[in-house]
Amino acid sequence: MVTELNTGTGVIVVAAGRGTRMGSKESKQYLMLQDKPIVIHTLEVFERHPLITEIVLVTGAQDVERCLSWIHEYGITKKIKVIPGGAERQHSVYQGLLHISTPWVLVHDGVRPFVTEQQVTSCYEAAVNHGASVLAVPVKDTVKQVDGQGWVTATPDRRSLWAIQTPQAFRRSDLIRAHGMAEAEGFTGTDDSMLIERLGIPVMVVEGSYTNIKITTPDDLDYAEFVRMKKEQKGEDMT
Ligand SMILES: Nc1ccn([C@@H]2O[C@H](COP(=O)(O)OP(=O)(O)OP(=O)(O)O)[C@@H](O)[C@H]2O)c(=O)n1
Ligand SMILES: C[C@](O)(CO)[C@H](O)COP(=O)(O)O
Repeated sequence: MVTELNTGTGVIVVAAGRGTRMGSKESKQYLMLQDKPIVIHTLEVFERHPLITEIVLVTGAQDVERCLSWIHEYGITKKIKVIPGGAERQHSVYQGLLHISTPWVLVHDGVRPFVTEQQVTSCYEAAVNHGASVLAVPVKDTVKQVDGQGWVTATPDRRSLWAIQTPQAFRRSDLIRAHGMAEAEGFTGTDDSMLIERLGIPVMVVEGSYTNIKITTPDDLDYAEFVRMKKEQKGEDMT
């Protein structure tokens, strides 16, 4: 149950990376997934989501214009801004924060097109009810800590390990403070929750799904095609 009236929620969709692990000439967020660029599939989830009132797409400076034309071409009509990102994902999020005005903010990877409407809602509600939230799935493999020479140094208890996804949802004021502190201290995290945790703010995990993949390496593209096909066969709304 949402304890606060939803006065509109904004989402920062980060898509300003170079996609080096994909090894493609085109940045992976712009690769076609069946009939449209991956980043458009992702934007469509938030275009359709009733809680989302504003979108900030953070992309490469050289890609702002073509993203704007895609937004028009594919009929994204919600309040949306397209802005250039930074050298690191964290910088891109921080840039996006400067253009969003809602009290609660979701941050989502532009290369996670399979997040569902229900997962977005659950993430938002958990943040409003608990202060901050991240979508995640329990780890299926055993995870080990390994030193620089390749020796196993620890095997954490798998029952406590979750693979963290996005969206991640926070109070805008908390996220601005967290990014400001990280920048002042020269700290770079791999997700926004790390920056929030550094403020001592508790973060609630919301269970997502294993299909909410981050398209990162070439094999992820094959899997993404498969996921899309299966959803279409089931007649599942892509949300
Ligand atoms: N400076 C950056 C780096 C990443 N991202 C975005 O953050 C998301 C997750 O990052 P990742 O999967 O690592 O994308 P890349 O950084 O592009 O990939 P790589 O590390 O392989 O270069 C992606 O949607 C990516 O576009 C971003 O907006 N700005
Ligand atoms: C934010 C994230 O998707 C959570 O798993 C992940 O940390 C992004 O990492 P990347 O190296 O920027 O893809």
